[in-house]
Amino acid sequence: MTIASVIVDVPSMAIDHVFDYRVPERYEDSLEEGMRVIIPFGPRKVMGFVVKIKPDTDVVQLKEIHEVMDYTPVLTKELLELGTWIANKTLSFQITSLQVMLPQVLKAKYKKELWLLAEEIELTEALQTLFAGRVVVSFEEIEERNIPYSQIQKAIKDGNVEVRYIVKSKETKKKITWAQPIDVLQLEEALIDIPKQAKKQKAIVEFFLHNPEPVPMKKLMERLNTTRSTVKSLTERGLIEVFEKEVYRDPYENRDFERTEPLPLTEEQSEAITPIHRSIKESAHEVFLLHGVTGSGKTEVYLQSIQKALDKGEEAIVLVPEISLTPQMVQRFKGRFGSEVAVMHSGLSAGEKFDEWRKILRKEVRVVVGARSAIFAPFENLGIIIIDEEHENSYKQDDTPRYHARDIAIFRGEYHQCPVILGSATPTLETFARAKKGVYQLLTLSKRMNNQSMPEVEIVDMRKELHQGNRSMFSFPLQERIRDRLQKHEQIVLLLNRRGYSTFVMCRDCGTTMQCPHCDISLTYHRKQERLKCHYCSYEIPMPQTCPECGSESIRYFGTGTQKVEESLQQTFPEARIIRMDVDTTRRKGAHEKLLNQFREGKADILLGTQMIAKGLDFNNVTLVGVLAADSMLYIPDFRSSEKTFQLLTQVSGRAGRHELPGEVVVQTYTPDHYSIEMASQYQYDDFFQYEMRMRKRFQYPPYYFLALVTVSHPNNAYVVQVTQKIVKSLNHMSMNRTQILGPTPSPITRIKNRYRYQCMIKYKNEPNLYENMKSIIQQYEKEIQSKDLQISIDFQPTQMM
Ligand SMILES: Nc1ncnc2c1ncn2[C@@H]1O[C@H](COP(=O)(O)OP(=O)(O)OP(=O)(O)O)[C@@H](O)[C@H]1O
Ligand SMILES: [Zn+2]
Ligand SMILES: [Zn+2]
Repeated sequence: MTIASVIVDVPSMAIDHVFDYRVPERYEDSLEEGMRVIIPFGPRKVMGFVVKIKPDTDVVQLKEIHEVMDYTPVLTKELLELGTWIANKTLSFQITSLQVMLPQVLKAKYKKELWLLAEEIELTEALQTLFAGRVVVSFEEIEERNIPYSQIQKAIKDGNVEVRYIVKSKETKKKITWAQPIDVLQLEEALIDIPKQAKKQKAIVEFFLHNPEPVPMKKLMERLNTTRSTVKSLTERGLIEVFEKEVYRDPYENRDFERTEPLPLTEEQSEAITPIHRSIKESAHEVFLLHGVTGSGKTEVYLQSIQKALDKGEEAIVLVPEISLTPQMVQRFKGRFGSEVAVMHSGLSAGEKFDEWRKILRKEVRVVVGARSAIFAPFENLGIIIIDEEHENSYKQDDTPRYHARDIAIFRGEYHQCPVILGSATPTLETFARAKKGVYQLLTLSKRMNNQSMPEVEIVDMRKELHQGNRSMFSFPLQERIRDRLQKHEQIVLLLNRRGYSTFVMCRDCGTTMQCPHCDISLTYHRKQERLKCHYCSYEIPMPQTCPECGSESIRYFGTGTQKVEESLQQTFPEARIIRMDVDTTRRKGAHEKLLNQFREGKADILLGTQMIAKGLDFNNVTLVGVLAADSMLYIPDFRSSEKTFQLLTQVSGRAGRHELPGEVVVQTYTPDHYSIEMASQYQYDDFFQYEMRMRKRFQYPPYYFLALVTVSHPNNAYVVQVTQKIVKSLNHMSMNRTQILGPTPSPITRIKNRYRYQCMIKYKNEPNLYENMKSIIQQYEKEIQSKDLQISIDFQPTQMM
């Protein structure tokens, strides 16, 4: 007997384990682990993943697999193991963890069809009218016509019809028609036989005599200016055959990628690459942190490391943040490795993504460049994994399963015994701390290419501007420089550092902000109650009418939209051509890229935008970068706000003066003395790291402590509070004595889509039973989760504290 253990597509705690099924004889030879099947589950038929095939089972009442969906496994053995690992680490369902590794197309709902196997005459009358000369009908039609279930059941039993499931993917394959000669010798003979006046036929035969290779029909017709019927007359004579072949939609097919050659490395680069090459050569898993200032040539190090892996016959995964996955970035990899490269990002349609994924599965490419989910590329012979800009938040998935791509990379690196490279000019504290401890190997690029200096940063104190009577958003020093660049026809990047919401309170006279005395984060303004609250520990005070420091009445909450800034910018500089880039102007597919191209081509003087303009851009003519409100990220209610500010300022400064022209940066702030602003302006990463580590230690945050964030949500506010309170109570009961349970508190975003949200934060050093405990807590609420629309989410090592 052959038994398959299956993870079924029913996301529920009670069902989150394998179920055994008997493999029908007809599938015994073909079924493999990692394939998807359709199985009976209760009264329904559901999809499932085969995770194990074995000779026997303890299960007495075995059901049988109904249908096998795949011809080849969609998940490798490694990815099946990884699925279990993710489920355990993130406390999510196994099915969810397996699904997350597959392209969208494979997750879509499958459609059912009824196929006729016998003569129509064998069927009941109702079924005969249903088929009416066809061989296949959809189940929707069957439902519409109300054909009795028993009749279909009998027809199936008699073997006259069959149910088939179609996966959407089959529809998304794109096919094109090709033509090719059957026998070249025949062509030569034919050339003599073809009548003189059949010029077009002659032309085709001649063409194939010179190029006896298959060509796309379309190309052939265009080239020889013929029609389908001409080709048809040749196929009828048995000279040429026409066939269909699947093509991949290549999103970059109309672009030419200029081939690039490896650059001779600088001394620093070759010093950095030596241990990476060694690790590849020796097939030794090691994690490297490539800490290189902006413009230091990290990418060239990646490229030559990948080359090494390819030379060894192995494969490479490169992760870059979604937002930096520009054609410029793609060019760097396609330029070096050509058609060996698959690209995966959210700008592709589901079909395009599926095509790229299948290229990997079929081993038609050996390098994948992509955003977070590309970490699941089904390679089986990985030689290197690279995560560029490792500090980016987008590497953490903010929905279940809440995995971090870095952890997956390290899992896979260990599995394949290959190096993992984390690259950044501003690594996260966690990563840098590990590098300092020797857990990761630190590689440093301290200089820009050609020893160019980092652009000079001037900090402008906006309180002084106010006192000098400048009420506009642009300080005098910034205005002066903008005018200068406009005159010289050089370009300007302006960053309006604004998150989707900004709710902190600040005195515009003296720069004082209201902070929680216990948690070192900003208090959040709640307009309705006119109160300020801490989202970590539930400390709160009434909104002050005057500044507690200087008594000024200019204390208010902070934030301006990009559109308003654009208007005001245009008023101040009527002659300037401005491109605004924010969520509104980049919503449409391709808009992001289009705007950047316009700017690159010099069609605008000023690029004004949010965070999305800060990273990875490499423009020749940009000599001025302005940061309009450096403070707004500093005071988001998140213990990482200083770190994020430091990273953003460093990254955006790195956009200026990357080439011949020297660059300058102006940072506007109400708190010029804040350490993250000061140190970023001097490019003092090490000093910042040390200072920030002390703060983290004092307030007990990562990397000294681990965090877990529990968020409860439901349409009824009182119910949410009650559940969160109970959870806090149970946690307090269960946990070790150095663990702190903070909360319940309202989440920073208190309501999303009419659901109230409360949270509780767990700070822990050593809590070996935390996963088990959390699991049992959720189990207690399983009923409410299934039937009452309650949601409880747990985020281990959260990166967003929303
Ligand atoms: N060995 C080399 N010789 C000459 N030019 C090089 C070399 N290595 C890199 N470059 C060039 O230096 C420039 C900056 O390199 P790159 O963009 O890779 O820096 P980076 O470290 O990735 O910067 P960022 O963190 O800002 O993205 C690029 O134009 C690149 O082509
Ligand atoms: Zn004040
Ligand atoms: Zn607090």
